[in-house]
Amino acid sequence: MTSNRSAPVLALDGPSGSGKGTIGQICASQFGWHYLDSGAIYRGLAWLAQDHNVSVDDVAGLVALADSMELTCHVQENDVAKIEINGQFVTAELRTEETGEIASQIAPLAPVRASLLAMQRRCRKAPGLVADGRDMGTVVFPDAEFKVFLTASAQIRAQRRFDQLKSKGFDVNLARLLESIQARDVRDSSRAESPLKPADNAYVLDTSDLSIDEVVASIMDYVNKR
Ligand SMILES: Nc1ncnc2c1ncn2[C@@H]1O[C@H](COP(=O)(O)OP(=O)(O)OP(=O)(O)O)[C@@H](O)[C@H]1O
Ligand SMILES: Nc1ccn([C@H]2C[C@H](O)[C@@H](COP(=O)(O)O)O2)c(=O)n1
Repeated sequence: MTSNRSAPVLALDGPSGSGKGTIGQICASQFGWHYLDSGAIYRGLAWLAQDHNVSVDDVAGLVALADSMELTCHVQENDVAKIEINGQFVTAELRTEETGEIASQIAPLAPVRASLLAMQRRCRKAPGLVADGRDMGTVVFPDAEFKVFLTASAQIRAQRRFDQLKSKGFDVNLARLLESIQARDVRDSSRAESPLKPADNAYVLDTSDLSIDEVVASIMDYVNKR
């Protein structure tokens, strides 16, 4: 399917655990728009690299995997989207901390990012797209009509992630999650290629003391006022 540059985009960026996925899917459903979880693309490549024993230093190997990756996102009513890569359903595998960690290690590589760019831009289709990630408003869709940067303290994000993983039956440790979130923040925001940062004209929203409903209401208010 071809991308449609005229379809509106709500770019939703922010650090790990700031609520982009949760809020993005609610906004997409309220607008009746498509939804892109760009982190799933980086996680998908990380999973493929693990599966094919390609190391995080093997740039040519990673680019070859990225170029051959067929990723389909099956959006579900009232549930997380199911991710299929090269014919295999890998939704749970992509959400592990290990896969997120490897995704964050391969994400700084410029050739890898370049090879994943077109896949993300193809998701821009009528009637509109909510795109969640780190560089949606700065690099992938710099002309997005709406740009939101979600943030929250590392402690709150670690606690939310802890609750989320615990409720799914994972054995998790809060201190280790906090350490991993802080390390990921540093890596994602200090890299030279497409670092995590708010776009100049982004609406920056600290969700530390806000409920999910309050965050959605605040974004709706921002969109309606533009
Ligand atoms: N404002 C909020 N109040 C309470 N819990 C929240 C809030 N926003 C998100 N959460 C919860 O925090 C957890 C992490 O949110 P989510 O997975 O959406 O973050 P994310 O930014 O997409 O993370 P990642 O970048 O790692 O994919 C989820 O369990 C979600 O329900
Ligand atoms: N647009 C994006 C999306 C994701 N990444 C990298 C950085 C993250 O640490 C990792 C996993 O993302 P998540 O699923 O936690 O949102 O992928 C990126 O560099 N650019």
